[in-house]
Amino acid sequence: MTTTHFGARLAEAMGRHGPLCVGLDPHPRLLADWGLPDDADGLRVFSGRVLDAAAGRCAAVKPQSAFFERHGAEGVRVLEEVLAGCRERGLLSVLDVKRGDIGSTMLAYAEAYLADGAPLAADSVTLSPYLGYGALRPAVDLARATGRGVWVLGLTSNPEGAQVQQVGSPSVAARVVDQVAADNAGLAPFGDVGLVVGATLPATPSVLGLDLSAAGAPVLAPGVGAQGASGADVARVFAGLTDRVLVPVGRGILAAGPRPDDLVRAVTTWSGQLRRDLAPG
Ligand SMILES: O=C(O)c1cc(=O)[nH]c(=O)n1[C@@H]1O[C@H](COP(=O)(O)O)[C@@H](O)[C@H]1O
Repeated sequence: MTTTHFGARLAEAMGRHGPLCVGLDPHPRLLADWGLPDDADGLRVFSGRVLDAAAGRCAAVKPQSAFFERHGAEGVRVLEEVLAGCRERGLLSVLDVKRGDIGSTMLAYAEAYLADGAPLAADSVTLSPYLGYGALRPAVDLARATGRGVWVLGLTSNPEGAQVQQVGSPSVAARVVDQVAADNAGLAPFGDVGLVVGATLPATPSVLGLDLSAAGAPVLAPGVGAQGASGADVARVFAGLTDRVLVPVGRGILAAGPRPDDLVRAVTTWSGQLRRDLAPG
């Protein structure tokens, strides 16, 4: 068990390394571009190079579970190695699995990703609240008990998200944000329950009815790079909150491979750019 809560560990890592989180999404197309086979061995080489380029140069790495699961047990074994590799390199892990289920099943998911000693234990995990935020309780509680964190989907970066998330007044997403705020109360500089809010939003979260400033939550802001958003968009969408925004960049960095030097350059360039774009004032 870690004694320091996740929000504090994240704030420390972002203070040291800036807002970049490298997205580890081994798309089959990228494996081919890197001259690697679309199998577990290819995943292993790809992931090792990405972790080596990220180590010491960014706060966190976000492995996307789907690209490992598509290779079955051998792919999941590589994902376990990736999570161990993050720990060895001092990188915080954001395991992107977007889980969300009825409470009793949610406990099993929580134990899979957030329990000490679990083969797939990560520092944090993405969750979907769209079976009801309360159903996530076992994961929120276990994360807190073990010094880990969760990232709850608020407004996602895909255009279809609004069909569910922005319905009602207050919207479904605004209600999720209010419940996240209650769970983060009293934790500084921010809590263990983060929010996922896309950098591709057409307007600021407050214009869309979300009070992020009161949520006490770190924000994961996907959509930068391949999905079209820039660091300047992150600064515009999250004006006044940029101190708590973690920015995942996947294909925007991974396309620079396969040469290690080129990957390091892409990580360094994105890191510097995001630091400048998100600097206060
Ligand atoms: O939870 C996420 O990470 C996520 C939420 C969201 O709203 N949009 C989104 O793109 N993502 C994930 O972020 C990553 C984006 O990858 P790139 O577009 O290559 O940077 C993918 O792994 C997506 O599954």
